[in-house]
Amino acid sequence: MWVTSSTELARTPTFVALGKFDGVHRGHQKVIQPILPPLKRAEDEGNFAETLFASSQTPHLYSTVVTFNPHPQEFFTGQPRTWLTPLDEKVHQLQSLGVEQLVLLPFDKELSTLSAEQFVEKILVKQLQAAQISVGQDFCFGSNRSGTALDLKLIAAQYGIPVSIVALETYASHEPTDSSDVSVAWAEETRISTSLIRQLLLRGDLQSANQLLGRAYTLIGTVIKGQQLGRTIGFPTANLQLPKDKFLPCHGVYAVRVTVCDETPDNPENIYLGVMNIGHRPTVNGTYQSVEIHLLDWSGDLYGKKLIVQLERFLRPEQKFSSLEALKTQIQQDCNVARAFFRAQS
Ligand SMILES: Cc1cc2nc3c(=O)[nH]c(=O)nc-3n(C[C@H](O)[C@H](O)[C@H](O)COP(=O)(O)O)c2cc1C
Ligand SMILES: Nc1ncnc2c1ncn2[C@@H]1O[C@H](COP(=O)(O)OP(=O)(O)O)[C@@H](O)[C@H]1O
Repeated sequence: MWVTSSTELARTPTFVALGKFDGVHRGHQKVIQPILPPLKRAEDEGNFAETLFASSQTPHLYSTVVTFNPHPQEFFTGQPRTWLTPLDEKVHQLQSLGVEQLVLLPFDKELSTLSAEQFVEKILVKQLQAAQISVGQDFCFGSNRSGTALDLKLIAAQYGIPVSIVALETYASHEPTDSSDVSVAWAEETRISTSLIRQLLLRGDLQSANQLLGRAYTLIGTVIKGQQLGRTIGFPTANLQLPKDKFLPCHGVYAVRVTVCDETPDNPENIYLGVMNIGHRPTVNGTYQSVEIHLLDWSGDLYGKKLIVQLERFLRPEQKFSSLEALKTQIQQDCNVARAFFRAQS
């Protein structure tokens, strides 16, 4: 996928999906779907005749996600914050959907003061040569967020550009289980949103969060050295360094699926099952938060490797054990529970 912060370097003409897309959740995927290359859509739908037609399409229209960097909220508050999908991961998720290009509009004073009309004319028409645009129903743009999705449709129509306004994706939830704030927001038909997914991840409801995402919540990081204690208790753990702006779910133990990205050309990547702990490791008086993964039935060297970790099941909260022996017994138990979970899935 081609990623650029300069509209001058963008490949044109384009099919554009506009938005912030933090999480690239099911609602975002629905907005992105109409701009995917016709070839990709025809293949997904198994339409052979359409596939042949699409592959002969000229000129090529680049399926392009246009978003803002920094996030407008960060620009206005000056406060850095965490994201479900920091930039590298957003690139990874968009690429796996089949998006060909990501344009990161530098959100600065100049961009923030463009009117809705100026934004369409300058960015979408002149620079990106948009032939079609897709946005969610709640999309706002232009200075003071004054332009709505309908305004975009009316302005773009003056240039002959069709705009798809995609209805907000909802999720039919299970019954509330308690009276916490989240359950109150958790009505029968809930709008899928980044903030709801964050709340679910914080309370350990990974199952619901994953349903809203349309895939498993993912961490992408590099393996660094820890205290080298894991190997002494029989459970070596790969300590993951994550982007500083990555949103972390609640502390505790998870069953995970891990892709080890390997530079060796004949062994591009391998997928393993594992258990992961996020927390301060109170049993060994840990002083900082760590994210560490033990791969089941595996041994080898992971230092320096990039791991893509998919969180499949929340197993239990982190605890302080009275001895390393008690912790070891519990980790063995966690491995058994994770194995049973993955067996039941296959
Ligand atoms: C599946 C799993 C569960 C864990 N659960 C806990 C826990 O409940 N409490 C805790 O203090 N540490 C827990 N840990 C972290 C261990 O304390 C840690 O792996 C050990 O101290 C080794 O750390 P090192 O990789 O820095 O050498 C867990 C680790 C794993 C892999
Ligand atoms: N099954 C496994 N799961 C995770 N890491 C493993 C495994 N087997 C070997 N390793 C290696 O051991 C390292 C972890 O050992 P550990 O003693 O916990 O040291 P550290 O504290 O540096 O993480 C990993 O980074 C990896 O290179």
